[in-house]
Amino acid sequence: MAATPTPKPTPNKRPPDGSAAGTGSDIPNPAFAALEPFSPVLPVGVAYSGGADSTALLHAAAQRWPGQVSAIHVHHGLQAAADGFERTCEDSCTGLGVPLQVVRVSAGHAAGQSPEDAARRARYAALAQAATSLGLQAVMLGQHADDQVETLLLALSRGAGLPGLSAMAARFERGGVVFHRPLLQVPAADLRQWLVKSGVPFVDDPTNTDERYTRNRIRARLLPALQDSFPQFRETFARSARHAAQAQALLAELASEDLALVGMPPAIKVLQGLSRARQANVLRHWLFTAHQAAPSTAQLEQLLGQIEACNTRGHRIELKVAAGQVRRDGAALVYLL
Ligand SMILES: Nc1ncnc2c1ncn2[C@@H]1O[C@H](COP(=O)(O)OP(=O)(O)OP(=O)(O)O)[C@@H](O)[C@H]1O
Repeated sequence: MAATPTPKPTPNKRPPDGSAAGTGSDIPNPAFAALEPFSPVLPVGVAYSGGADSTALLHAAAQRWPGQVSAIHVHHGLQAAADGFERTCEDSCTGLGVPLQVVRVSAGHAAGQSPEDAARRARYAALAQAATSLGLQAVMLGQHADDQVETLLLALSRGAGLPGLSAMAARFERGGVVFHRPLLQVPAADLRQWLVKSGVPFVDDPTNTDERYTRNRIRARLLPALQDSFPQFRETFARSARHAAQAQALLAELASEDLALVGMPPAIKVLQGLSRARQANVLRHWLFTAHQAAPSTAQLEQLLGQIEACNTRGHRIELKVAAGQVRRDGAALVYLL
């Protein structure tokens, strides 16, 4: 990964209400209103793809905190269009008087991992690294209310549990950097309408309309149908996601307490004293925190069955979970790769 800093232009004078400077437009930028109650550690970074949402976010941030915002663009090299994205980012940043850091990554994907997932992971790692090298403690991302609904529907389509149904967090930490998603309550159409009416340029990623991707099918087909039947779906779905996140936080607390009780590695006799639901919760927590292993629903069910049946000294437990195996070792369970 190599960082290519562009020259630092001087900040522009900008109107106070979120409208776009120099465009003759007086429409307020909805991203600016979303930033009003928000106070990240300054100076702050904006993860800037050149797409509609992060463009609206960058304009709003540059106006809200003049001279205190840096843009970071990750050049993926995944698409032929990547050079074009970079050029658009450079032009916009020069116009806005915002320094731009371009980071190049080439994300290969491991067997069983989707290229999009590999690219996303590489992107967050690159953003965190670039932010640290720029002395930024916080970076803002442009995901909006429609992205949140899509994420929730994707999770439902996979049969996800509470962590998936929690959808995207408004704040999380990675690589020592705090990431914020201040636009999670702003509808996509409001951002796009402001950009178009204000004549602010942005890049339309051609892969965003490719309906071979589930997310794009959700966007193109399900969201319009939801809009027809449940016009409040953005708010109500987001509320459900927040309920799920809250419930998940409680389960995580309970899992930590139960893990302290059953011990590491978990003692089978103590596990058997817990309800089946608590066993499942603490085992998932143990496997993930200690071994980064996520059991499938079927694997966990089998493991619970074997624990229940483990009543004699010679009873064996041996079950494949993720890339390794859960086994009985005397009075406890162990995970072996
Ligand atoms: N190449 C990139 N460089 C920097 N940040 C990025 C990049 N791609 C995505 N991001 C950040 O992650 C957020 C979500 O990514 P996503 O892929 O949904 O957006 P996008 O459609 O590429 O761009 P946008 O959200 O700006 O329209 C973006 O809003 C942006 O903040």
